[in-house]
Amino acid sequence: MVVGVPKELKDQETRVALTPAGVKSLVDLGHAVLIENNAGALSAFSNEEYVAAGASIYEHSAKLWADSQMVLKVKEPVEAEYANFRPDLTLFTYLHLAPLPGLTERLLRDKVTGIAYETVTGINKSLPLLTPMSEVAGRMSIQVGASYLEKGKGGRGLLLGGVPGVPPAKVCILGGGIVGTNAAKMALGMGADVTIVDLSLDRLRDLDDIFNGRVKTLASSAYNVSKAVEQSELVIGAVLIPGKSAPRILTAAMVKRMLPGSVIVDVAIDQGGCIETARPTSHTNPSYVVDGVVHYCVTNMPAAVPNTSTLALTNATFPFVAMLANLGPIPAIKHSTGLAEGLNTFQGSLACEGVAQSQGKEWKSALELVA
Ligand SMILES: NC(=O)C1=CN([C@@H]2O[C@H](COP(=O)(O)OP(=O)(O)OC[C@H]3O[C@@H](n4cnc5c(N)ncnc54)[C@H](O)[C@@H]3O)[C@@H](O)[C@H]2O)C=CC1
Ligand SMILES: CC(=O)C(=O)O
Repeated sequence: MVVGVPKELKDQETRVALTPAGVKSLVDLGHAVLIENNAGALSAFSNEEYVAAGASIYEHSAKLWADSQMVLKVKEPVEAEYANFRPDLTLFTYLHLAPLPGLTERLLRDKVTGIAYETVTGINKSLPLLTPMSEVAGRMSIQVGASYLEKGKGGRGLLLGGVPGVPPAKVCILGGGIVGTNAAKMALGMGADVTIVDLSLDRLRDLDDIFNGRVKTLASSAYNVSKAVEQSELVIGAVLIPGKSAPRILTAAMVKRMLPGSVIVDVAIDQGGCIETARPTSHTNPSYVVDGVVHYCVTNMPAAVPNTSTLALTNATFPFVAMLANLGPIPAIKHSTGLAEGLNTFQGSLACEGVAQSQGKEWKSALELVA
């Protein structure tokens, strides 16, 4: 198969979908790999390393897309990339279609086989291609939040861990999955007072065990969320219902009652955000203020640390890339239930229930579509 890797176009998206190590493995398996000029440069991978691993460097993005049977990306295509869509193209990347009806329509219209990293499943319904970036973003959310709590960044002027004689800041984490757990680790490490809110009591039990009682756990309800965030200086949004737009469990009225200068980091913004006042921001303009509360809602947080993030992401994606290249997309989807869950669009039909429900559209299961 011919596999192409364009340079990312999203604002300050510095990651790349394949490393030189991945190129070498694909070439050893008999595939051809096309890399756009400097696609890996911001992740510290040079053209020379890709060429040494067996890739061909392409100067022009449009030609790379046209010559590739499967395109690997990191983030959802931006409008400038839509012209490259065509029916015999397989696109393997984060898609986040639930809050993006325009992109969904275009993938359906152009009959692209769109496989989304974020809905590929593993054992026990885990999300193996979302997990590494959730680990990065969860850890980052606390360092970002701590920085925005500083006075010079518009925050309340708090040190997360406090000092002897002055209490630490209160951190409330909405959603105790991968982002939430990693945020809690960092926040506890910095000495903060941490509360985690989740709908799943089993998850809260696990968190109580993992952190040995050092975090407070709270069952998710409008009442509990409202109470917890009113008393917190830093709120992390980390709620997910796979494939769907995130439920907005923190309302605008609740944000109004938060302390002036407190900070919200809505990591779930890539799925539309779990906080009513959140709107997508970029690394160029990451924050804004609503009712005195600083909001940071960057949709591609791991792009701030591209060397770590590219390695972590491609460690997880590569086995699926190899399966798609070796078997071809339809046999690979039939072979792997987890990959089948990743199929979002196929020959003009929607294949992801969560996206369909969020957009009020019809859908069919992947196995029905590829039968
Ligand atoms: N902005 C960015 O750059 C990045 C964003 N993300 C996003 O972060 C979000 C969270 O991802 P993960 O932690 O991996 O998901 P996860 O599935 O591991 O955790 C989500 C948690 O939300 C909980 N939940 C669901 N409904 C809830 C409700 N009503 N109230 C409270 N909790 C509820 C679930 O029980 C689960 O524990 C996703 O939208 C993901 O795409 C991930 C990485 C980077
Ligand atoms: C998961 C996601 O949104 C990201 O890594 O950018």
